[in-house]
Amino acid sequence: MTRLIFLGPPGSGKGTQAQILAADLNIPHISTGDILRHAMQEQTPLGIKAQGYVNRGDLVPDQLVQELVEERFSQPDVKSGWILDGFPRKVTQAVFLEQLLAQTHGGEARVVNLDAPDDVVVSRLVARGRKDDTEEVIRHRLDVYRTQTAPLIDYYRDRQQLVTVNGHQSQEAVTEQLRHIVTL
Ligand SMILES: Nc1ncnc2c1ncn2[C@@H]1O[C@H](COP(=O)(O)OP(=O)(O)OP(=O)(O)O)[C@@H](O)[C@H]1O
Ligand SMILES: Nc1ncnc2c1ncn2[C@@H]1O[C@H](COP(=O)(O)O)[C@@H](O)[C@H]1O
Repeated sequence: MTRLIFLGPPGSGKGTQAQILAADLNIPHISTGDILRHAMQEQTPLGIKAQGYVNRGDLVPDQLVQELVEERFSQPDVKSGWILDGFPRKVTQAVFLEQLLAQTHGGEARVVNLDAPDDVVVSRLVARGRKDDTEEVIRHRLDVYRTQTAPLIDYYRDRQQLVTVNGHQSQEAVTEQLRHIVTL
């Protein structure tokens, strides 16, 4: 069964690769960013609370994002496996996820650290053009990634769950490596 977490800086290709693999494997692609943007579009209570943080490139408070993850993991389709993209983004969230998976017999995940240099991700994101893809917000998201999310690399390496993949290759080359990893 595939249970995969994508780590990596904004623009490293997590969403692109997660979508391809999830379709291949017929398992859900769970993107906390997509769920938050949908909630913002619909102006749900969650979307209204999250929008200031998302638009500034700050992390949404743990409680909000953890509630949405807990709700998503209560749905039956996660029983056949899943790919998480954008969660966890802090050690506190990783601890929460471990407890959630233990409670739901969700099993241990493998973690792909998809890496790419800053100049590459900045130019990809400026071209992508999401509302939070202005150069100023991208630079802030990169700072947030370095200070709050990158510590998860050591966290998962220490737990022997981590594999690093070079995201600065063609999309096809990255997909091929990931397909190999999920068959291991
Ligand atoms: N290997 C690649 N080579 C070139 N461009 C890529 C590659 N992978 C993804 N892209 C493009 O880079 C942009 C960012 O990719 P994607 O949205 O998958 O990144 P992400 O890691 O999910 O970013 P974020 O965390 O900001 O949501 C997209 O426009 C995507 O089409
Ligand atoms: N796990 C998360 N914790 C806090 N904030 C999050 C989390 N996942 C997404 N966010 C917010 O949404 C935007 C966009 O996320 P992408 O994964 O880049 O789509 C992010 O900047 C946070 O504000």
